[in-house]
Amino acid sequence: MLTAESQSRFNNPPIIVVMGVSGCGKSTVGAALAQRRSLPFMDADDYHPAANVAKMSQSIPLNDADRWPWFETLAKTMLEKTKMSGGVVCGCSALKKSYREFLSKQLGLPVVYVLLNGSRALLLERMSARKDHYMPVSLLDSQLDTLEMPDDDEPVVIVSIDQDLGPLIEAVDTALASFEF
Ligand SMILES: Nc1ncnc2c1ncn2[C@@H]1O[C@H](COP(=O)(O)OP(=O)(O)OP(=O)(O)O)[C@@H](O)[C@H]1O
Ligand SMILES: O=C(O)[C@H](O)[C@@H](O)[C@H](O)[C@H](O)CO
Repeated sequence: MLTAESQSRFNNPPIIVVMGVSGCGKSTVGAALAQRRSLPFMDADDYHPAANVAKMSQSIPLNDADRWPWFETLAKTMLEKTKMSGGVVCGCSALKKSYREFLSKQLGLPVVYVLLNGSRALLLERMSARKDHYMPVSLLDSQLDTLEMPDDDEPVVIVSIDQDLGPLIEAVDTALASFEF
């Protein structure tokens, strides 16, 4: 549990959401970042209701009504993991500003976002190379249309995915250095 003693080690517990559109590397980068920081990793995809997965599998984009209950579950789970382990890394699309604000508000703690940013061509290439994933390549354009790039006032760092995983994790770590965890 997050005791007063363990809490005092941090100005804020590290609550990091690795975000972006499908295929940008949220699961891959998020898991590696969590391992590097000895934090638990949770993949938001694992918390989708079956109906959401069924929709995406049929190439139907999710809408707000599909996503809000999912974000409620995510916020609850992120808070539980933070209390247990002193922080958490979550891989989650978090495409809209309202979704990002909701997570921070629900947790009652600052959430820092890492946006994995890449060109449509590179995302298409990575999604196409991936096997056994329910998310069809045909949904990439709706993901890109839905993504709201962060405003200057948001706690978001942006990292290019056009680099190998090693340097990419280093870049994420460097970008996060300005946040006091
Ligand atoms: N920096 C990288 N260089 C090369 N390949 C990468 C890199 N990052 C991720 N990949 C590969 O790209 C594909 C997409 O990555 P990943 O599944 O982590 O993305 P995602 O954002 O979690 O996707 P989704 O939201 O659709 O589940 C995977 O096959 C992964 O191995
Ligand atoms: O908000 C969304 O539209 C979803 O989270 C998607 O981003 C998928 O779950 C993910 O990309 C799986 O491939």
